[in-house]
Amino acid sequence: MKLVSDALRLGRFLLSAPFKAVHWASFKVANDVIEWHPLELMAKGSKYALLILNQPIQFTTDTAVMIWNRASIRATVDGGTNIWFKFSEGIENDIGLSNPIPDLVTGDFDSAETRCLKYYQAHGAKVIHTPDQDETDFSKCIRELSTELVARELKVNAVIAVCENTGRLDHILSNLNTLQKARDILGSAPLYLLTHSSISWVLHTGRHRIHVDDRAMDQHCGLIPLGQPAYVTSSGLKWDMDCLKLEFGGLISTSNKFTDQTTVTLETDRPILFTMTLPPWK
Ligand SMILES: Nc1ncnc2c1ncn2[C@@H]1O[C@H](COP(=O)(O)OP(=O)(O)OP(=O)(O)O)[C@@H](O)[C@H]1O
Ligand SMILES: Cc1ncc(C[n+]2csc(CCO)c2C)c(N)n1
Repeated sequence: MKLVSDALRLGRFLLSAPFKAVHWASFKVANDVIEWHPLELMAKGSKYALLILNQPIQFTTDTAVMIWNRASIRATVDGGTNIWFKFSEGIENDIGLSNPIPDLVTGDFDSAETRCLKYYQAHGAKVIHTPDQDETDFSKCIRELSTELVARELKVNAVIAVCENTGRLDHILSNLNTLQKARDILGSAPLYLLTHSSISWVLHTGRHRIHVDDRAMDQHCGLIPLGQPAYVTSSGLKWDMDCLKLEFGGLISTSNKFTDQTTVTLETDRPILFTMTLPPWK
């Protein structure tokens, strides 16, 4: 009953209270709205950290180069080191990479090839062995990244992990777990999981406004409770929710859609995963 009354209260609040904007990359203070600009994340001038995880790169070469070049700091994660090495090997000068060497190379190195590790170490990458077998190399990498950002006094607006959601469901689910844990590790820089066709991140308890544009019209999206039910109220989606309980075993919001509205407002009483398909890269 308490959950229901909390949700109703939150829902009424969403509909009635004026939105007070805070910087999109910052995190909630009660009554504030977190602003998200998922289509602008890698725009020129945006400051983000990039992680390459262990899945084949499915972007076009031009898009992958653009994402790499615009990053303020880059890390490859265990087997992701081989992926990046092979992607860039021999063509780094032809495809316009500004610097093909990652800043950080992390992992337990059960997947990274020695020749890749040696090459990157010899060319200035910081190679950090993270042997702990109670956490994935992805989670451990964002801990190392966080330390490195502090050491460099570098502030980023986002951390973007490139990884296709294919192959191993345990890896895919643990990546979602890392998205949920990330705020405790990274503080104010949100962690996004980017595939060639989608982007996903966690909306923590509170109020959110997602800004898109015409390109998002009719793109699919999903709102998935993480670990516990969530009561969600939304506006701007094809299937809007009004204090609707989302839970596994009941209803989760998949195959939802953006409409012609370029702003989606959401309120949730528990963390949810927000995932959306991306319009074609230009
Ligand atoms: N099939 C996959 N689907 C989604 N993510 C993956 C997949 N394979 C690897 N990853 C991501 O890439 C990261 C690095 O992968 P890698 O296999 O090199 O590391 P790992 O953590 O040692 O995994 P494991 O020891 O279980 O194979 C993982 O931590 C995970 O986040
Ligand atoms: C209960 C429990 N289940 C699985 C693992 C194994 N594990 C989890 S993350 C990780 C690292 C992958 O590189 C490994 C081996 C564990 N430690 N504890």
